[in-house]
Amino acid sequence: MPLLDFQKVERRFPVKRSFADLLARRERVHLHAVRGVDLSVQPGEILGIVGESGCGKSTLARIGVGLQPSDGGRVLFDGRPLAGPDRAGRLQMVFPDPYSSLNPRLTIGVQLEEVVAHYRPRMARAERRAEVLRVLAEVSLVPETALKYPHALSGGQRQRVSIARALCADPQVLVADEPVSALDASVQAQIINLLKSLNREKGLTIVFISHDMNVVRYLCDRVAVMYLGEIVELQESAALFAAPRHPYTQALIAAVPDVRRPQSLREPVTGEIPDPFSVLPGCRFAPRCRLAEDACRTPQPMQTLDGGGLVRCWKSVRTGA
Ligand SMILES: Nc1ncnc2c1ncn2[C@@H]1O[C@H](COP(=O)(O)OP(=O)(O)OP(=O)(O)O)[C@@H](O)[C@H]1O
Repeated sequence: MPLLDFQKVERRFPVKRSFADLLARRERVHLHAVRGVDLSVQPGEILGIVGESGCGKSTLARIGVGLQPSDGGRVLFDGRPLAGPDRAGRLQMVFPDPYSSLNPRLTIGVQLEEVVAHYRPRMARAERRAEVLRVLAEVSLVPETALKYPHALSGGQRQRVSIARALCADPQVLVADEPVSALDASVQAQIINLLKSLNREKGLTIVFISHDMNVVRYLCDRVAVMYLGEIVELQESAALFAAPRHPYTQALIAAVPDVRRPQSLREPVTGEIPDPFSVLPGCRFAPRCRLAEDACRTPQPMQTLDGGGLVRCWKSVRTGA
């Protein structure tokens, strides 16, 4: 059974009407940020969600931990519908900017102890503090970090602290939203390795949101590719990078510099990200797709690939394009 199961999840945001909308008497405008997403996260895996800015990754992540409601479909956690943030703390989120999610006026130790106390209220104070030191060690921070304030730490140390804070709730699933995008490359690698070791050693299930294909390739067991609110491809990571099937996935991979890649996969995605308000009857990537033809203007169901992967493109299934 999946640990976290998104079933036909929808999210629309009402958008303020502009003068032009008012003059044209257009009704309330909605931005359809997440469109009928089906996605299951298996216990113990690292699942990557990739896609360009604005495709709905963060919205899906927030819905997945109960920080935001969906307005269609549902999310099951361990087989039960999720309604709001999980009180037991089994679903935790790590944000892109650790500085903004830490309290500048409290020491790290006090902040972490608050989390332990919140989720495990019966634990005695001494035990709570020992737990904080144990979690700091788990994220490779020295015990003295407990006495420091956030401003006294480096960016990488702060991101370790925000991972530690999530771990203080003793979660089963960690949803990490672009956790390394604000860090230098060398520090990024350390945080990625930390996430990998938490997964391998503790069996922590991780949903990793990113636009960086290299990081996703290194870290994730499976990868879901999102485009304008929809999942367009889902495969085991090795299969996805060896033989991406959706033209959008191919273009994303082509945008990563790699001289060993066959010529056919070196054409990066072109054109602007289309207007998320526009309503297209068929494939939403078609306006930017080099292979698009008339049949792509009709709704595209998800197709199952031989190896068990999924792709939302009739053409790539028929022709192996
Ligand atoms: N609270 C909100 N109100 C209105 N629109 C929103 C809101 N949150 C997100 N959106 C819109 O929904 C779409 C998806 O946003 P989301 O942040 O989920 O995308 P993303 O893929 O995570 O992008 P990024 O990588 O830039 O964070 C975007 O067009 C965004 O502008």
